[in-house]
Amino acid sequence: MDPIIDVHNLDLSVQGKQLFKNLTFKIPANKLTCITGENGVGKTTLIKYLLSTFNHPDKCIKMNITRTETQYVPQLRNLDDEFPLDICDFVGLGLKKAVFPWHTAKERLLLQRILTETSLTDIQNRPLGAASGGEKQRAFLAQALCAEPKLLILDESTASLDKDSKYNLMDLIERLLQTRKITVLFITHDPDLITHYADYELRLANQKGKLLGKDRSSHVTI
Ligand SMILES: Nc1ncnc2c1ncn2[C@@H]1O[C@H](COP(=O)(O)OP(=O)(O)OP(=O)(O)O)[C@@H](O)[C@H]1O
Repeated sequence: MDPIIDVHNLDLSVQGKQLFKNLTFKIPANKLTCITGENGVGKTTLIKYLLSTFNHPDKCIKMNITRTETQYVPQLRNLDDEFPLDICDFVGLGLKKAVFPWHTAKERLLLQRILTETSLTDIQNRPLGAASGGEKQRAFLAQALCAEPKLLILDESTASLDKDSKYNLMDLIERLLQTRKITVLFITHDPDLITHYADYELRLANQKGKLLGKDRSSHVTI
């Protein structure tokens, strides 16, 4: 199977600081790959650069996916307790609006399906600002799912969650991988989650990247 992302000999710098040199890796489709590496190694910058190539192609990068098929869920955003939208309306912001400014019956059905899938149905009328960290993170994920992505990129989505909420979110992501046949790229520092959930690990260090398989002991090529 073709990789969903193919990077070959990429050099990447920000503000004159070189982050990667001859970076080469492939991301397998329909799997969960964790992107790991020390603080400041360039994980988020790399992801942002990959996303920017939808508009400004780079010959070192082949994205076997389109921009509209890709959703990026950034790190937990600080939402005021007074944040005015309820969970259902917030999730619905992710729906692709074709013609009408209101939700059609088909869109409402899709929204309810996604709220069920992310276990938000019972609390859908609660203000998002009053939700717990885990509920907020599920709402961000649900909003991303409204676009029916094929590639989901999660940037430290579990970072500020307690153990139960972390595992609940990852169980949900694991289910999505199976039911929706999506590819997940997950930036994380959490060794337990990597061990439990990652099919592959892209380990970034010293301006290079190594794709490791399930046992993490060997460099794999796909
Ligand atoms: N716009 C910018 N201007 C200047 N330096 C930047 C900019 N964006 C990133 N950097 C620097 O590039 C390096 C990589 O940052 P990046 O956020 O990609 O690292 P990271 O691996 O995601 O880190 P963390 O695990 O802490 O989130 C850091 O030293 C950061 O300060």
